[in-house]
Formats: sequence, C-alpha cells, structure tokens
Amino acid sequence: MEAKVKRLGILTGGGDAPGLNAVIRAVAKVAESAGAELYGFLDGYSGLIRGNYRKMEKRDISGLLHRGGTMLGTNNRDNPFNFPVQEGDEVVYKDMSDAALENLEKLRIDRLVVIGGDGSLAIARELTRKGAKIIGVPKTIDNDMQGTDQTFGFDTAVTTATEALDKLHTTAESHHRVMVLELMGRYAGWIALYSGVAGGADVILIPEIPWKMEKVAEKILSRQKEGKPFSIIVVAEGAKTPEGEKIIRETIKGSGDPVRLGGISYRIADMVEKVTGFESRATILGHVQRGGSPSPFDRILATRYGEAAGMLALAGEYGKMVSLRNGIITWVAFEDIPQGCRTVPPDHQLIKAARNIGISFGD
Ligand SMILES: Nc1ncnc2c1ncn2[C@@H]1O[C@H](COP(=O)(O)OP(=O)(O)O)[C@@H](O)[C@H]1O
Ligand SMILES: O=P(O)(O)OC[C@H]1O[C@](O)(COP(=O)(O)O)[C@@H](O)[C@@H]1O
Ligand SMILES: [Mg+2]
Repeated sequence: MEAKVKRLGILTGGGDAPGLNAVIRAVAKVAESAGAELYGFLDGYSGLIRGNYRKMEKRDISGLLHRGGTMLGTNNRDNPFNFPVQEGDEVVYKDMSDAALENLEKLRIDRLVVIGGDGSLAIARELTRKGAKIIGVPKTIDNDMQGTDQTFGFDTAVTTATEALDKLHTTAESHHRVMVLELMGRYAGWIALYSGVAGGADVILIPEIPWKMEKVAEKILSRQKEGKPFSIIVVAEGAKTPEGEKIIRETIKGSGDPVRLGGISYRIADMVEKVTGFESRATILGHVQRGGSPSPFDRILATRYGEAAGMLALAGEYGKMVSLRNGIITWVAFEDIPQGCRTVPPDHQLIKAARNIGISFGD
C-alpha cells in the first residue's frame, strides 16, 4: 500500500489495560508496510506536551503481543487543557494544548493515534477541534465506553476476576463464610456482572441496580437452609450503599475525574455479619485486574483495532474512533460518540439469565 500519510504518532492514555502493546504493535506493523514512520509519545499526553517521544524502530515492536501494560507508559491524570506547571514553588494548572499541537507540527506528524478511554478520547476530541488530526482506539478494562460494543482489556480483567472467585469459593466453603469480592469498573458494573456469572457468585451488586441488605441476607440464609452454609458476593467498586452513598477511597488532585472509588466491600462484609450472623471477609482485587498478559480474545480485538486505526490514519482519515459493532470492526466520528459512561442496562440479557439461575442482585 502506498500511504498518503508518511509520519504517524501514537500515545496511550488513562489507566493501562491488557492489550495496549498489541494495539501499538499492529499500528507499527501497518505503518511499516506502508513505508510510514511512527513516533511514540511517552506517558500519555504529558509526552506530547513536553515533547518526550521515541521513534519506533522494528526492534521496538518485537515480543510485544503478549506483554501487559504499555511500552510507551501512560498517565491517568494529565490533561493538556488543565496541565500542572511548576511556577516557582507553586504548581499551577494551565491550558497547554497549544504546546501539544506545536509538537505535532514540529515533528511533522500527519496523524496521531490515541489509545485511551472516555477521558483520553474526550481530550482527543477537544484537540481535534483545535486542528489536531487524531484517530482514537477505545481501551479500558471497565468496558464503559460509548461508541463501541467492547473495549480491549475487559476480557482479561474478567478472566482475572473469575480466577479470584474460584479461589475464594474454596476458602468460603471450608470456613462456612461469606466472602465479598470488590471489583473495578468505576461507575459501571460490567466486570462484576460478567465475572460474577462466570465465577458462580450468589449475589452480584452493581451501581446500576439499587439493593437492600434484607434481600442479600435472604439469599445467604436460603442457601444455608439448602445445606450450603457459605456464599460469594461480588460487588462493583461503584455500587452504592443501600442508603445511596458511593464509597470514595481518595481524590487525586488535578485529575479531570479525581474520584477513586474503593471500600464498599468492607461495609458489606460488616453488614452481612450483623444481619446474618455469618462470618464474612472482604477482598479488594484492585490493580491485579489491569495487569498481566492479555487473553487471546483481547490480543485479537487489540490487533483488529490497531490495524484498523493504522489503516485509517494512513489513508488520511481523522476525527474518528475505531469501534466494534456486532462483531465487525468499523469506526464512529468523534462528534457522534454519546457523552458519558456506558453503564449496564438493568434489563441486559445477562442480568435476566443470571436472575433465572438464582443469582440475586439484592433488589
Ligand atoms: N469527561 C472528561 N472530559 C475531559 N477530560 C477528562 C474527562 N474525564 C477524564 N478526563 C481527563 O482524561 C484523563 C484520562 O481519563 P481517565 O478516565 O483516567 O482515563 P481513560 O482515558 O481511560 O478514560 C484524566 O487525567 C482526566 O484529566
Ligand atoms: O489507577 P488508579 O488511579 O487507582 O485508578 C483506578 C481506576 O482505573 C480503572 O482501573 C480503569 O479506568 P480507566 O480505564 O478509565 O483508566 C478503574 O477501574 C479504576 O476505578
Ligand atoms: Mg475513564
């Protein structure tokens, strides 16, 4: 293929997700076969603003497919429109988007591939309005992005969470306990729902479905009556308490979305002990869900996304995000991507199926 475009840039933004390296590899391979150069910006948008980059050579992309994380580094704080700058003893937040655009121009980067979640791609959309020519690739373990049916990283996170559930099962059964597993996902319950079903949870609590302690206790006690004096509860970090409170672990100064959720599982374990008399323990699985080698599904999805993004960029397209629709890779214009996070519809088919096989959602 003879490319219109001769020099591509690439960066990864937001929390890392298994499959980032597989996307980078696919973009690099299509660029190489079209005779185009590829420049990788380091640590997300901060590399673009500060001009920290590396030219990607053939040797850089070998051995990448199965590697977790991102070889380029990433960052889930920095926003070019509100970027921390040291002024004397003080850190002040400034609009540094012009510096980002100037670096693209200085390096004569024709098209930039941004691999990121809703936050990083919202920034990409703003930069596009200012003249940057960007192709987006949807990433996040949370699977909460609008404009696509699935993000890469989700399948691996679900696999990791399912393995954790299998392990919690044996100890729950041995000790006749209720084990509560808290999973990531921010304001969406996708990881909790999918791994809860895959791991045989008895109760799944997600932000999308308000729940009551009595209903959770009912499920635990009915299992006890059936001769199963142990239970597994999966809870999404974004699930609220029955009183509607979301549990925040910390707020990160300067971040566009400063809230970091965490801790609901401890509240639930305490309530379960009080209400049912069962001994209960909480586990927060945490960043293990973001790490490790991508599953075959994620390697394939990431490769398909990377190939499509590279081809679009090389053809001179921009202002588009690659997307998966009904098993087909396609694209969606940035301005046609609905705002906000894609949460689990409470009437999702998997929720119905889960209810029909006896899983409680606490409602
Ligand atoms: N809705 C938003 N609009 C604009 N910028 C955002 C938004 N949400 C987050 N950001 C910025 O985007 C960066 C990346 O967002 P984050 O949610 O951490 O990762 P991701 O790209 O995976 O969604 C954050 O540092 C934050 O500054
Ligand atoms: O790494 P941090 O700053 O603790 O952030 C944790 C958050 O990032 C995630 O792991 C991934 O979210 P993003 O893909 O939007 O970055 C969330 O599930 C979690 O709430
Ligand atoms: Mg996000």
